[in-house]
Amino acid sequence: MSARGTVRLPGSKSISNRVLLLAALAQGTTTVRDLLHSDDTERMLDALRTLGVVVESLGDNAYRVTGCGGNFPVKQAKLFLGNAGTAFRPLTAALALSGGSYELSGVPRMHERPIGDLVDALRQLGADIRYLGNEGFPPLQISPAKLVGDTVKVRGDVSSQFLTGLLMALPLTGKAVNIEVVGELISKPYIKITLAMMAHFGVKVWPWSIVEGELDWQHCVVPGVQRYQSPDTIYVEGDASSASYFLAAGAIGGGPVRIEGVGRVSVQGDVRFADELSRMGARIEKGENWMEVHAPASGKLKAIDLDCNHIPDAAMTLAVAALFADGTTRLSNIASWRVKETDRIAAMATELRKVGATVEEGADYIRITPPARIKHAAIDTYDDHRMAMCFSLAAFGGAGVRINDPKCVAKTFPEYFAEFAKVTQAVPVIAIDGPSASGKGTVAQRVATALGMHYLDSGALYRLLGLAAQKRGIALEAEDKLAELAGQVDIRFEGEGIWLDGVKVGDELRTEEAGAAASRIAALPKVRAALLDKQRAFRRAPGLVADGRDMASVVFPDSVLKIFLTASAEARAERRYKQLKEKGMSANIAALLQDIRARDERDTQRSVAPLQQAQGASLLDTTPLNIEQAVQEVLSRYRAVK
Ligand SMILES: O=C(O)C1=C[C@@H](OP(=O)(O)O)[C@@H](O)[C@H](O)C1
Ligand SMILES: C=C(OP(=O)(O)O)C(=O)O
Repeated sequence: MSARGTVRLPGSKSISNRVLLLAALAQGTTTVRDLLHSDDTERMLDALRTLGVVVESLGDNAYRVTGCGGNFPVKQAKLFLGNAGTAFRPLTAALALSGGSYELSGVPRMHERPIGDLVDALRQLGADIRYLGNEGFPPLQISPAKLVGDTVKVRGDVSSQFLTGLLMALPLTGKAVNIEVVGELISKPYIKITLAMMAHFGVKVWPWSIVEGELDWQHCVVPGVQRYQSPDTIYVEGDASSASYFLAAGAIGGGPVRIEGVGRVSVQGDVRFADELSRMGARIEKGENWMEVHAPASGKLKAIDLDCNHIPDAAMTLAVAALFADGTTRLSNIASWRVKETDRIAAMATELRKVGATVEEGADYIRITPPARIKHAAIDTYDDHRMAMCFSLAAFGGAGVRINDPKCVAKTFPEYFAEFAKVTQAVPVIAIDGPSASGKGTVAQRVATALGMHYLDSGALYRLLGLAAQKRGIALEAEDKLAELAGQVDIRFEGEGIWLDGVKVGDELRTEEAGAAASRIAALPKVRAALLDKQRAFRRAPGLVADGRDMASVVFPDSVLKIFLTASAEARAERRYKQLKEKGMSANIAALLQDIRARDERDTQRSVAPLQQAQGASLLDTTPLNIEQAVQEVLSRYRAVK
């Protein structure tokens, strides 16, 4: 599979839910444009409407929200907030300070996601919050309370959403409140999104909203005199976390892939994902509102060792991109993965192992060593949208991937798979079949070089298997054993070299003996079937030129160009004769011609995959052509179908 195309991103989840809540808390009417449509934003919209806030849809992802100036009209309600952290945490804080009685619940997993640090902070201000299930976790009962105090300590090392919730809600108290962050604050860029959105609605947090560059992240004050004011109209940026899947697709699948909706100028920390991907070798260009990615010039990503605390969501995409890297990738400082939609470190490790990776997991890190070849697997998604989106990338391995329960992407990106399908294409294959000594190997190799594509010499696979069988003492008629062997051997082509089970193979592959062994085992149906997957695994971006006998008919029936390359028996005998003479060997043209005719007869008459011009294949008779002319003819036929 390859990737190429343009994606218009849906709106940012983090910005959408913040803007909706701030617009509801503000004075005045706000028009929100490019809002994200997804489960998480639906939960926020439902909650606000239940609380009596007037929210009108204007069509085309635009909404008009009539603010209630911090005083929700409905004073008693039950709210179901699904698994939306960006709805649950900020609404808990806002409702705890708004003088009503509210019950907040979510899906079972939400009831396993911590909220104790936020509840502890709000209680310091006098908030009345009770746990309805387990201590420290939703569901919650919030009751009216008299607010006291002007200082709050909040832990910042489990989720930044507690601090975000607190910051957004504090202007409701009408008093200046000091915040002290306890423990190392994680996911800091999300606090920057919070500060930026609050500033749009007229509230500045001192000194964080004022100081440029690095902040201390330990103390701040939310001044008492400020009230949220509608900015009139606000535009939601495209989601930078959602962009990560497409950027990675371009980096793995060739590219160029362009994403529109977020770029160099963004409040979202996840735009940094693009920088980390370029450290892996991807070539990235950015504009104000777009990014475009190409695969590394070498075709392969580089492994990295990265502290991912600043990009907790997009880091999951790096974990799957690591399957395509040249070594072991380590992603660290990601303990928060364990308390999100699922235990993401455990889930990622389990599913990466299914596709063949070697994975080590620790309390707060994951180490991924890619397999030689990515295996087909059925991926479980644990009701985690990001697991589903990340693992779609495993399809670039060529063996296919099954994503169980793909609809879970609705949490933040309901149209994900449709968009993914639009920018991914099957890797083009040029199939060149033909009789022996027709020159198809040389032509195929040169066409591959001219187009920068990969090359598969399928005949070499049969010769290698024959060699492996002889080395292991397996008889050339033991069909079942040979088929089993075909599944086990590790065959690698790199440049001109060929490796069998990690050992470089030399001239022994080109001997008469290896040729004869290949021809015998190639007639066994189970062996041909067992080698199918191995041959198909060569189909990698940006394309493949494959030569053999059944490339167009059996192995790559969807090839974009199918050539049946042949020459008269006389011409082939003459070419072979010249070749042998050049090598200083003695040769007899009549005997060569007889050999070629006998081989043609055997090849066309055999019952399994007989040599014939496949349906849809075009004939290229090279009798009157030299190699260069034959290559040019294939290239011009390719240009015509491309
Ligand atoms: O504030 C936000 O919008 C978010 C903060 C992050 O959570 P943590 O702060 O829990 O890491 C992130 O993972 C989440 O998807 C969105
Ligand atoms: C952690 C995530 O979501 P939430 O906003 O529910 O925390 C996420 O989207 O990856």
